[in-house]
Amino acid sequence: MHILTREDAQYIDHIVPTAFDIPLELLMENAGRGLVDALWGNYNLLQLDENNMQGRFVLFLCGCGNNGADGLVAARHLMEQGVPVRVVLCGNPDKGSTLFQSQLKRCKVMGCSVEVYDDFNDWSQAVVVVEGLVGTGLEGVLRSSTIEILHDIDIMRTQYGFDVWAIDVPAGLDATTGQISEGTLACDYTVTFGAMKQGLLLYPGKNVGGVCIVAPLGVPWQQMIEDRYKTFTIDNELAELLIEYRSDTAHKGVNGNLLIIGGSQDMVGAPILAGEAAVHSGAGKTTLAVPEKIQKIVQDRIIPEVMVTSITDDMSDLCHQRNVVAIGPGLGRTDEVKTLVQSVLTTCDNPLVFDADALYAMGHIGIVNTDALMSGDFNELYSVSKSIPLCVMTPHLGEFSRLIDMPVKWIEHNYVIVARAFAMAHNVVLVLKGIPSLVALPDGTVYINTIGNSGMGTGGMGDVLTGIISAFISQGYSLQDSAVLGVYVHSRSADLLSDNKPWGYTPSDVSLHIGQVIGELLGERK
Ligand SMILES: NC(=O)C1=CN([C@@H]2O[C@H](COP(=O)(O)OP(=O)(O)OC[C@H]3O[C@@H](n4cnc5c(N)ncnc54)[C@H](O)[C@@H]3O)[C@@H](O)[C@H]2O)[C@@H](O)CC1
Ligand SMILES: [K+]
Repeated sequence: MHILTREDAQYIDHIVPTAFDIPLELLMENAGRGLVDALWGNYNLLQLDENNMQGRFVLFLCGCGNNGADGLVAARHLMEQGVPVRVVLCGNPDKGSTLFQSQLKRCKVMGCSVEVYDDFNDWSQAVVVVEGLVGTGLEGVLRSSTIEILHDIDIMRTQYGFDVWAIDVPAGLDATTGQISEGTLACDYTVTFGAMKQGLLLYPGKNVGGVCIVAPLGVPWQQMIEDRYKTFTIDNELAELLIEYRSDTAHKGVNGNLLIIGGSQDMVGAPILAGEAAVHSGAGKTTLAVPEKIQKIVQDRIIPEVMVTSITDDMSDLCHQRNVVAIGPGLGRTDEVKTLVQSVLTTCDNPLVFDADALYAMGHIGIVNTDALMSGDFNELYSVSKSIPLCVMTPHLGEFSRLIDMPVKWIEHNYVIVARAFAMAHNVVLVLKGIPSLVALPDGTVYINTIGNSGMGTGGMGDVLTGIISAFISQGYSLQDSAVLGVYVHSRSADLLSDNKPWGYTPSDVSLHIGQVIGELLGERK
């Protein structure tokens, strides 16, 4: 599913009327109608006319931009359908947008009750409150007058128990970054237009959107954003498209030969988890290379399907016999590891997956130009200081922070844009393991994971993900498809487990459910 940023939405707003001779008003009409449909989907609004609900109404709080104008359209349609509505204007209507002015006129002509916020004090009769104060047109942080209104809504909903619906995005949410301004209200529902807004999928924005419903705009906006950077959700629909049936004649020789290099005296479990996950994900042959000192322990503990060998000074022969090499889980942070990673980087020409300590060993590999971010010059945002061959890199935020030499907080605020810049500049597939995880591709496409749960916050989950992604590569999937499918399968498996046990399930449990997830994906297509 497509994801739109604030800039995309503003671009659509500007380009669709020009390119197709479709007035913005039509998009707005569809948006308002979509909001009405969503309300009907959740409430029997005609009950408002029955005796026991006498005097009750749907309350629209409208700002004076096009977000408020969407609310006016919805109010007009509901009125025509016999649903009692009241519109309360917040701000100076004389300074409203052109479309706001014309929608307001239409509402008034229909006899809709329109009043100003300072005169309104009838919260007890509101059954639903629809917030159209500000949407993608938010500038800077919320003004104090808007914060006060949002605060009033919050107090009143505690007292009277009505649901709060946001139009497009909750007021105060940055539709691109997911950052929220002081005073932003956590809504029960958000009806967003055209496609999911990126800010509703990123934290803390994800916490304030409530149930998000996408209302179509009814115009061909997808064609208009072909040349812009694309962002999609990782979800069941995408995973079903990517997964392939195995041919009936597939044997271990065609399902890949995978090498995982990892482990150290203090971290024996990490390579075991990665290796076992690879087997459960269908890799034909899986070999672990671990330090000689722990080879025996690993052999004794791992499932017999995984072969175990030892790391040597020259890994080139071991690597060359494989069709994918993953390096990093549990290797430790010694100088020998740096030498080992460097030698794999220079001698190994197989598809590579770099994880955990292998990423740490690389040190800083690029420089962020924060001034470019301020000036909006995306091309200057990130520059490479150390080249990496085409590969999959799977850092968590701490590891990514070291790679690009920026604090985690900064990364969280600029999450998608910096992941995109990194993948493009290094020409790698980046799996950034945050909440939510992202996959960024060399062509600038970014996928945002929409599934998974907090039970996944356990040591060893990342090792399992490395095993899954590597196993998909070994079976012939491209690096990018393996990364996207890997993230899906990993999270979905954890979601199956969390149905019975919200947390406390283990990375090994996740591995054991991979087959069930793959079965679901294949089964749904039959
Ligand atoms: N992009 C599109 O294609 C479409 C957009 N539509 C709607 O249009 C909206 C965007 O409309 P606009 O660009 O007019 O902008 P908005 O209406 O989202 O925001 C502008 C209004 O918010 C106020 N405002 C701005 N910053 C503020 C702040 N920091 N604190 C308090 N108030 C602030 C302004 O004074 C103005 O009244 C979308 O969110 C969506 O609801 C829909 O009509 C459908 C089509
Ligand atoms: K809003």
